Parts: sequence; C-alpha cells; structure tokens
Amino acid sequence: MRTVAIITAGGRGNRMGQDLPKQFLPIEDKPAIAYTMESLQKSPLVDAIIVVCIAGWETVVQAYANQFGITKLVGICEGGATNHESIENGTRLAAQKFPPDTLVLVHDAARPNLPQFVIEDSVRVATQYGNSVPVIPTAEVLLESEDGSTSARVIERSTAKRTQTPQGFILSDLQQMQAEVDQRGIQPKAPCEMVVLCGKTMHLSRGSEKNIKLTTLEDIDIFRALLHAQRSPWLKQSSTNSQE
Ligand SMILES: C[C@](O)(CO)[C@H](O)COP(=O)(O)O
Repeated sequence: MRTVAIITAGGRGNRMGQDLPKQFLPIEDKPAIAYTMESLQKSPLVDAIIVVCIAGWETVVQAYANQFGITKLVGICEGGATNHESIENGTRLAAQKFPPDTLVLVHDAARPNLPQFVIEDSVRVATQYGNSVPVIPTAEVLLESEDGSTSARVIERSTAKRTQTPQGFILSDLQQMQAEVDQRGIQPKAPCEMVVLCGKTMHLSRGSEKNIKLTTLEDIDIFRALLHAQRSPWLKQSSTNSQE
C-alpha cells in the first residue's frame, strides 16, 4: 500500500498576528513549512507529499521544496475557505494520482516539529484499523466556559484527549465521508471530527507534546527552544517519553 501525506497550508493564521501566514514564517534558518515537509520527506513510510496552500503561494511552496530537497512532492493545490474544504481539495488531487486503497496522512503545515515515531504510529494504527489520530493526554484540569469568563462545569480529564496530526485514512473512506458531510451541510473542524460525525470510531495513535501546533507567537518561542534542545549534542534526546 502506498502512503501519501497531504500537508494543509491553506490557512492565514490570523491568531499569530503577522503579515506572513504562520506556515511561511522564517524560524531560525528556514520557513516553518520547510521543517514540516522535511519530517515527511525523511520518513521511509511516506511515498509522496501533496501540499494544499493559499492561492498564489504555489510557486513559493515549490521553490522551498526545491531548496530543501523535498523530492517526494508530487502536487500542490489551492486551499478552500475552510480547513475541511482544503483537505477535500488535497484529497481530490490524491485521488487523481493514487489508487483508492492508498493510505492518506493529513498533516497541518503548522506542525513543523513532527517526530518520526508519531508518523510511524499513525501509519501503524491506520493500517491496522482503517484510521488513526495521534493524541496526547491532558495535563491540566479542564473547565467548560460558555462566556469565556465564568465556568460551572468540569470536563473529565482522564478521558479527554488532545488531538494532533498526521491523521491517517484510506483514500476511498476519506472521499466517502467527505461526500456524506457535504451532503449533510456539515463542516468538521478536523478529519477526526468528520469520522465521529459519520458515526464511525476513530482509532488513537501516539502523539507528542513536541508535535507543537504554531498558533500564537508563544508557540514560535517553544518551537525555537525545541530546535535548540534537539540540536544540543550533549543532551540525550528521548523520542519515546511516556507523556508523549
Ligand atoms: C487538526 C488539528 O491539528 C487537530 O488538533 C486541529 O484541529 C487543527 O486546527 P486548526 O484550527 O485548523 O489549526
């Protein structure tokens, strides 16, 4: 079975408050999306990469791919108005190039620090069960708030999971579920939500605290710190921390 990664880089990243979209921000010596593409390029489990990006940025993505040796890039397409529509565009392109039983890994461009074991476990679980979503436990007590300033409800922490990407699916299943939610007029926030909305079970794989999603400027600081820690030759790196 072949595996294709769809990197979603179609968002504007308004919460970052920068002129450049967050996935294109230069961090240390390269743009965020270059780190993301490199992680998937490096994985022996990934055969091909498709990038879904903001209209007009296609040539920039191709230039970065050339610059950073992303030889697995097989296609770039335009994003949609929502994350769901962007994933649909990427899925359509994947379906033009690969057979229906292809394993698809949908990954956020804004997660540039993707550990190899997270890819491996996502592929393992999706191959075994038909889908996968990397998750991490919730360390904090969770309060639900309707108005943003008060709360009267605690969410059970032990069963709450924080979801990440890459989320794995069989290409034909992904297309079927997208058709179903479109027909029902629903816009899921993430593919794992779509699966649940379609009445199916999502299978959990191992995520990592290091698989950070760049959302605010604080996340850039954390990513920089992670890069420095990973580059420190005198520190032993753990890739399988039990908390991850
Ligand atoms: C897919 C995701 O990363 C799972 O945690 C998350 O839902 C993406 O959210 P975004 O608002 O589209 O960045």
